[in-house]
Amino acid sequence: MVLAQLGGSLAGALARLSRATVVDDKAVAECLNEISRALLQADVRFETVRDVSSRIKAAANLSALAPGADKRRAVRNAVAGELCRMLDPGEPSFSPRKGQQHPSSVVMFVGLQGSGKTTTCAKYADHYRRKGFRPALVCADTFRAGAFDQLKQNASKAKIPFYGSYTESDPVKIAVEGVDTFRKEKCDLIVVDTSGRHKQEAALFEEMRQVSEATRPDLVVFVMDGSIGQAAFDQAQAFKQSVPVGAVIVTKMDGHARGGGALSAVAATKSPVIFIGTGEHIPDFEVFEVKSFVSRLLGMGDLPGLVDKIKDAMPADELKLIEGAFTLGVMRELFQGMQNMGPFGQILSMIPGFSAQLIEKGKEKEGQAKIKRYMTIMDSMTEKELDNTNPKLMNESRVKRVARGSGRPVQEVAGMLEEHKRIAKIWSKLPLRDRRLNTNHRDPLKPLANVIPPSMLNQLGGLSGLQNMVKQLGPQRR
Ligand SMILES: Nc1nc2c(ncn2[C@@H]2O[C@H](COP(=O)(O)OP(=O)(O)OP(=O)(O)O)[C@@H](O)[C@H]2O)c(=O)[nH]1
Repeated sequence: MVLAQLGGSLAGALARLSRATVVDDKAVAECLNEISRALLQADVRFETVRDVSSRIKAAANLSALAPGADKRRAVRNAVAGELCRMLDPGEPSFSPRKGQQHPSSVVMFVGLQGSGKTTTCAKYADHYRRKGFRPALVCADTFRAGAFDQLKQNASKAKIPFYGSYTESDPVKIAVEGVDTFRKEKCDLIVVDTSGRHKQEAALFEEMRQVSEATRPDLVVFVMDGSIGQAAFDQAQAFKQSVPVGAVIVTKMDGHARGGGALSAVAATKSPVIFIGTGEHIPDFEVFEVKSFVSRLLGMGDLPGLVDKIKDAMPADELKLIEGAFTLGVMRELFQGMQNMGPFGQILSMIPGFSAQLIEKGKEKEGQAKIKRYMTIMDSMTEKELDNTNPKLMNESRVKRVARGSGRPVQEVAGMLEEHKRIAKIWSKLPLRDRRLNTNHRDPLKPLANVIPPSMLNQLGGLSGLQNMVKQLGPQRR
């Protein structure tokens, strides 16, 4: 993602300032110019860049610093602080609530056609399913033929109940019926997908307004294609004027998106980015956490984020999962965890058996692509096949059916089954405690320390460094 380039440019500007022999107003002005250029190149709106730049200047006011204060640090903190401010409007968005003691949370998705809205609804619902919620999906997109089938397909893949109609053309009616149905079924989270249009037009906004008024959502999420650049500000503002947008999800951050548009959307809607989409598949979805993101962007490290990501990627019923037989379904869950952790998936790739053939050193990209293909294959398997412990079940005709269903060659399906057997064999020999990567463990960090590459563990300050880090997180620990 090109946003990483923005990070590189910003970190570069700060590093140059760090190396400067004297940090005076001139050096700071040069650094600020460089930062402004980088933001503009990343498609952030000129007005936003101008405001950010003058606030950094004020915050890093050298003449106001106490004698002997670390000027480089002051500038760096001012830049980090401003970027956080830019991405974090201060108001956290509504978080769905789990459990029958709360009313069902209703979250409505809006966005232009092709922004990735329908795919994102499924990703969002699946994210909460993995956290132990009972989510459901409602397709109130009656504009695009095929939207219901697409949602249905994604919902079935993620095993999430869905509601929609091939014949009903009134989106408000479908939305209300769907929400009522799932409220009665006591689902914790009801996600409503609405219609998109190719461009912002009155009919779209009127329909959105009506669906919103009829379903009274707890949260309206604006889904935006990360590659739209400068247009993001106006688009986000137009949506915000019609419905009470409370959060933003930026999709297609795996492509050539410059990402600056996301910053503009936050400015336009005064709502935080809560997730980013990083691919076409359901697991290609990352929680967006501003502080971690900014510190990573500026090369300041992201230690708390690392631990959170590891915790976040763990399925809710992980203990049972890892203690039981190593079925294809378990392997799929672990692959999903690796995908959710993005670059940190490399850590999970250190799980015994995973590293050697699957993700070779220096060939991480190919390894990730292979895992994605394997997941596509497993998406075409039945539940029985995924949960099966009898190696003979996957006979020739099943292999052929899965190959057809997933559009992958038969040899690749056979190769994946071989790979699964290989890892299952290693797992069966491991003592139980080494198979856990879990907070229920006596010391959850010990096994984690075992799977983190030694060089990274050193950087974190060894096991005690890791323990300190988690202690700092304290109450966040599950
Ligand atoms: N590369 C990539 N593709 C994505 C991402 N999210 C969605 N897509 C793809 O973008 C295309 C459009 O996504 P949809 O979910 O159909 O878009 P939509 O906004 O719901 O469109 P309408 O229902 O017509 O309003 C599909 O091909 C998706 O697979 C992402 O994060 N990365």
